[in-house]
Amino acid sequence: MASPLLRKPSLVHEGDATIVHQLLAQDTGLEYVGFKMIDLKVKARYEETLTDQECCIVALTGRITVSEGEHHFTGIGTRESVFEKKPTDSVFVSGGKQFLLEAVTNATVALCYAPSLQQLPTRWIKAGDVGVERRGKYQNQRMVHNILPDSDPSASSLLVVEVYTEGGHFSSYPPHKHDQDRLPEESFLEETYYHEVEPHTGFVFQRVYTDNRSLDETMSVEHRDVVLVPAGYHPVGVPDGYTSYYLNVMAGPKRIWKFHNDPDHEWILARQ
Ligand SMILES: O=C[C@H](O)[C@@H](O)[C@H](O)CC(=O)O
Repeated sequence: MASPLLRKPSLVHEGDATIVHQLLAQDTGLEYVGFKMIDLKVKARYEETLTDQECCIVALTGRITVSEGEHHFTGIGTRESVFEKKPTDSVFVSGGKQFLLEAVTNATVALCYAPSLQQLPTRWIKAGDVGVERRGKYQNQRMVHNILPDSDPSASSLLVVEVYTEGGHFSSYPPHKHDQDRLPEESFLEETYYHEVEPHTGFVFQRVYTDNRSLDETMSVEHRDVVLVPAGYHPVGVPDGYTSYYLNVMAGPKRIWKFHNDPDHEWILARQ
């Protein structure tokens, strides 16, 4: 039986838009994080009115125009595939606002949601401003694009990051968790992983588990799957020959990313 944390694409056609994933509170049981993945054919339009959620609109592939109020961000997006491994453009929109997406080319758009705790300006997060970070060593090397990190005050609760992991490597590793609201040691952030694999026939392994193993799910994750991380450690392993991409959405009671490493595996970090 498939894990309840693993969500396969479920296509719903809404006009010229195809909703690949709609994972909101009623779909997931998560309290803070929401996620949608939308495929748009060229010239397709998609409109949404936010209520109490803020949203980071990520131009995952292709080019889109994002309009909100007097803002028109025309033809944003930098890549035809996430595996071009270059940062892309995003737009942050606070709760209570309406936005319109128009596809300039065929496009895939991620809508990343979290509670809107205060009204903040609509902002184009330009690809050139996205921080690129290389993490890890030995077989846990990965590249991180910090789209909306906790150091960026543009959002009130939302955190968004994308991660690339080559074959034979692990990421989100050594295993860490952020499921306790006990700063300064640890923050509580729910998380979603939207995965892509190249070649698309590939799969990666992800385990989500807690210290007491009350939650312990190990999944084979395929291209365009989503994994929900309500709690627990959540490492990802990538088989030889394949490249992993995932987009993370995180949110919780405080917009701080402070994780706690699994003490059984923290020795990994001490290697010279
Ligand atoms: O907690 C954040 C997520 O688990 C990933 O973004 C992870 O940090 C990526 C990584 O460090 O490999």
